[in-house]
Amino acid sequence: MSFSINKSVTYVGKIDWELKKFHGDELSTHHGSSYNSYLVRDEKIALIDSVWAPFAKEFVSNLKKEIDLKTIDYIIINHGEPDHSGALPELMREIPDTPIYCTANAIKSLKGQYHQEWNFIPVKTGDKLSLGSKEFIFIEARMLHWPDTMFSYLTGDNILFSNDGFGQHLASEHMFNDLVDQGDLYHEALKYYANILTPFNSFVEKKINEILSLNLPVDMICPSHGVIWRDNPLQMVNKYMEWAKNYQENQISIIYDTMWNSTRQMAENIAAGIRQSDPDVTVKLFNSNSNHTDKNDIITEVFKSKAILVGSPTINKGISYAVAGILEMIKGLAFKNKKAAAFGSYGWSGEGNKLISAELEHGGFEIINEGLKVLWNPDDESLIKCREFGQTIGEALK
Ligand SMILES: Cc1cc2nc3c(=O)[nH]c(=O)nc-3n(C[C@H](O)[C@H](O)[C@H](O)COP(=O)(O)O)c2cc1C
Repeated sequence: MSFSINKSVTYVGKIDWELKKFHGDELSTHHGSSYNSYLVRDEKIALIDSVWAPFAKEFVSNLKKEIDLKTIDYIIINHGEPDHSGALPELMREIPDTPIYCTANAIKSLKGQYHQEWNFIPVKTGDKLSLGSKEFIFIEARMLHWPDTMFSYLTGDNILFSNDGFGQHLASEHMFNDLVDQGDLYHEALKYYANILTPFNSFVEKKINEILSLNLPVDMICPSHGVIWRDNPLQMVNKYMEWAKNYQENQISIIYDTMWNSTRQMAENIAAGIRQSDPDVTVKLFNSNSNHTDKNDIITEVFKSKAILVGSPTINKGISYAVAGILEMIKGLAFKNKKAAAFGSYGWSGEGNKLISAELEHGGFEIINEGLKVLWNPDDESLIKCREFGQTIGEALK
């Protein structure tokens, strides 16, 4: 698919309406996605990024309709991950000598994946590549979200090609931010940040400050997934600054699993207790079993929360696989400035709470208390204890 972004920049990427899982099964993409590639024509011609390998043939064939491949002077690869570089082998078979501008780390990641000695030209922050009347300025963006990432800024048109930064997994026939459902767009941008960029908060903040200090005018931000920010493009930059500062809303998320509904009843009564003590706080409940709630949607809610309560029945002296799975994801994302507590039902040995608290502590959460456990199915007295537990948590977090 191709369409004009302005007089000199043409979109030549792929909109993938079918994509529902990304990074294997690691990330859900309810709204599909797109792999954005851009052709920039001036006196010289540059291609920015490509698409994922399953679409390589389609990409090259569409590109041929747009331009004689031999007239492409430069290829710019902002990030070596296969969703952006996957069509390179197909493309480079046609134009094997065309120079590929990328970071030194991207040379490593591209060689590591494709085992090809293409004509790599390493670039660093501040390096420029002239197209004639305009030029690219390269800005390394290490750990946003791989060591190899960079942004490319196009003078004249004032476009920041930001690769995964400011991207969203969103397929749309309208690839501009002002033309899509604003709720979907905000949600997908937030979900992307929460699930991919959270561990790199400090890099995000530093990099944005660095870019802002360059005082480059930004008329458009063209990311590598989802829509192009042309209407008030800095709105996403400002959001990233907010999100990077260990973001939280006045929300408590209760995440649990249950086999026979005991832990679910605990969760619901804890929620009622929190609401009693603090009617202003948003309390949300999520059964972490994938039949009930998508794990990445849970992570997005954890991102928004000031505290999480995690509950599991004790199973074979351990915890449920669904709770263990979400705890592993939470740990890896290295959330900061959040509190947590554990709860759960048990039958005889009751190890669940200790295991959950240890994982959460390991993940950087401040543990509010030793948690609450209930023997077997909660009776009226136990349900009162759950509500009291909720009240204590609500009071502590006000
Ligand atoms: C397969 C299985 C293994 C269990 N293992 C333990 C255990 O090791 N220690 C324990 O205290 N309870 C154990 N239990 C008992 C549960 O923790 C208990 O039934 C609890 O009330 C279930 O909570 P739920 O209704 O939220 O699923 C086990 C239950 C099942 C079904």
